[in-house]
Amino acid sequence: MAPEVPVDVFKGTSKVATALNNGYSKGAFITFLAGTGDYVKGVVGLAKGLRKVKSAYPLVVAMLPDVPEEHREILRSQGCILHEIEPIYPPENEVQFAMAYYVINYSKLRIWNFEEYKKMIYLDADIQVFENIDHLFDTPDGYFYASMDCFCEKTWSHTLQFKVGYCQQCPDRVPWPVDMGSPPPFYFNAGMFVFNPSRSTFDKLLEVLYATPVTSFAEQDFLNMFFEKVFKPLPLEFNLVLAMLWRHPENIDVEKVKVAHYCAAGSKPWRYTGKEVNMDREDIKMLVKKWWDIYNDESLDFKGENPVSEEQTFSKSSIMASMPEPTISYIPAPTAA
Ligand SMILES: O=c1ccn([C@@H]2O[C@H](COP(=O)(O)OP(=O)(O)O[C@H]3O[C@H](CO)[C@H](O)[C@H](O)[C@H]3O)[C@@H](O)[C@H]2O)c(=O)[nH]1
Ligand SMILES: O[C@H]1[C@H](O)[C@@H](O)[C@H](O)[C@@H](O)[C@H]1O
Repeated sequence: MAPEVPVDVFKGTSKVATALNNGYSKGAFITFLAGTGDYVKGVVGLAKGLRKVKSAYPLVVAMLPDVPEEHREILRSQGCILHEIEPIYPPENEVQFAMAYYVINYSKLRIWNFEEYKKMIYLDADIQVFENIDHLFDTPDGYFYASMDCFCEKTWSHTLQFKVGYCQQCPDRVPWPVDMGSPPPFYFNAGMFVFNPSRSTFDKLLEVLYATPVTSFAEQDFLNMFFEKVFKPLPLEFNLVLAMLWRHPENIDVEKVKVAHYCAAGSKPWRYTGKEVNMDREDIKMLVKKWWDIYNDESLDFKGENPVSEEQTFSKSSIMASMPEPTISYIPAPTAA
């Protein structure tokens, strides 16, 4: 049984537009940026996409100290609110159990510190919005909202689901074997989620992180475990994991997609060549083109005053302070990603 979904808040327009006149204290979108590479393009695309759909909320960028000044300047000029955060690493003796280029994503946990916002919608930099989703700020507080993932791609080959051939997107196609007990809990993709920032939740996250074995999908696995009891699934159109298009086309209408997540190998629009497997599909080409149309649209450039820079570095929590400085550095995402 899927957790109960408050369906009404997933439709229609936002009731809170007026609340925005009070400033940004109620809510904000937030993304994460690390490194000197090309993910900054994703953030620019996202900022312009949010403007195109006339979102009333700002885009905050939680960025690591290694984001170069010229990239910060581009983001400021696109109206983003920049916050510098310190990286979070899993314990050093555990780090090898996560996929190398996902390790840096543990740093995302710092976004729970942004208590100046009552509610936030996290979006990966490789996400684009095609419709206004401001009404998600109206969802009841205290839950973790995200869309369910798919287990059919090779990236999941380490999981029991993949080995059995079971996917939560089509639980009847290959049922979960009776002799293996209950099917695994629902699993969301952590590229898009709605949450309430809270320092006490952040402290708990770190405490549990350091007592939990590290697994392949890094913070995504961890967040699934941590928020299992308060997870409410969002309809898939709020986070189209691209593999859904060829794995479960019956579950998705690409025309109705509000949020696309370019997470399949070879699908990042700013690296797209069309050569990787599944990348020459018409629906993928259409989605990549839509991203570029937004990115190249000068009318969507930020025209206002640069937002007051709110950059700050969060001080280490007591747990982090007790951790040795990691000797590892993170591995940037491969260019084929
Ligand atoms: O060099 C990098 C790598 C990553 N990122 C940021 O981290 C996000 C996640 O990285 P990818 O987009 O490369 O990864 P996927 O979409 O394949 O990742 C999925 O699995 C990850 C597991 O760690 C995370 O949960 C992520 O949110 C989820 O969408 C990026 O969008 C971007 O916001 C950077 O800024 N620079
Ligand atoms: O949750 C995962 C993750 O986002 C991967 O990076 C992506 O390639 C997979 O398709 C998805 O299921």
